[in-house]
Amino acid sequence: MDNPVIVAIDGPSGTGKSSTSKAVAAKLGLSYLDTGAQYRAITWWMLANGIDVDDPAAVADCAGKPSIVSGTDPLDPQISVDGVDVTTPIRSQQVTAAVSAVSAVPQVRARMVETQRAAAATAAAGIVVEGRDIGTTVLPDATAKIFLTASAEVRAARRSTELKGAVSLAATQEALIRRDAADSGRKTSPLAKADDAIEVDTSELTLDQVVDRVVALVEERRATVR
Ligand SMILES: Nc1ncnc2c1ncn2[C@@H]1O[C@H](COP(=O)(O)OP(=O)(O)OP(=O)(O)O)[C@@H](O)[C@H]1O
Ligand SMILES: Nc1ccn([C@@H]2O[C@H](COP(=O)(O)O)[C@@H](O)[C@H]2O)c(=O)n1
Repeated sequence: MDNPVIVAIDGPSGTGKSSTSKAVAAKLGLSYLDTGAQYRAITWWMLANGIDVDDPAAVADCAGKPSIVSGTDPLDPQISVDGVDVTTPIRSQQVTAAVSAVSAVPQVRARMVETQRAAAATAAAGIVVEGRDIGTTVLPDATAKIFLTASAEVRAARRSTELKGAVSLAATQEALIRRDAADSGRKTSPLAKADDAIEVDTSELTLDQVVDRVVALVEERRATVR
């Protein structure tokens, strides 16, 4: 039997990580883990419990409290906190604005990285894991590492379409840039491209083209390590 294939997909906000990762996992018959959803879930819990997310000590103190369960089905990715399905609420503007502060706290990251490695270790056929530090920190021995990029203008336009114009294009772009700066600038496992990751600029590609390219890269890497 083939070894499980581990695919790490990282990149800044709105580059297409989730859309690409789900489609690649479905095509290759792999599990899927959205690590951003896990950081959003713990942030949702902090906000729901009145924790000051700008106080790293307060966040660190309760980092171990919520029980977070992540689904790994690429066709129906779900996430719950203490038994509550938070798949939709973790996408709120309030959570998006607070998540970088929570995810910068080392105690939060230590806990998440442990569950992420456990998910990868138990995925029978293999898994696609998407995030910011998967190739550099969580799964440095992944079979294939992809780093997705796209211009800030393209990313903001895509996000704006998704939000159906509820927020202005300029405000959307500013928020993306601010979140990327916070995620890249933190001390503990910042957003970064692993030295051995392959960069794919998605600015001029359709989602299908990105998926085909990533599937081809994974198959190539799989053939060399078989
Ligand atoms: N190649 C593409 N062409 C056009 N639209 C795309 C492409 N890839 C993704 N999108 C769209 O861009 C938006 C952002 O994509 P997605 O949520 O997959 O990005 P992400 O990197 O996971 O974002 P985040 O880090 O903020 O969670 C979605 O509306 C998605 O449908
Ligand atoms: N490996 C990761 C993944 C995510 N984060 C943090 O979570 C935020 C939300 O991620 P999305 O992919 O859902 O947008 C992101 O801005 C990071 O702060 C992380 O730190 N590490």
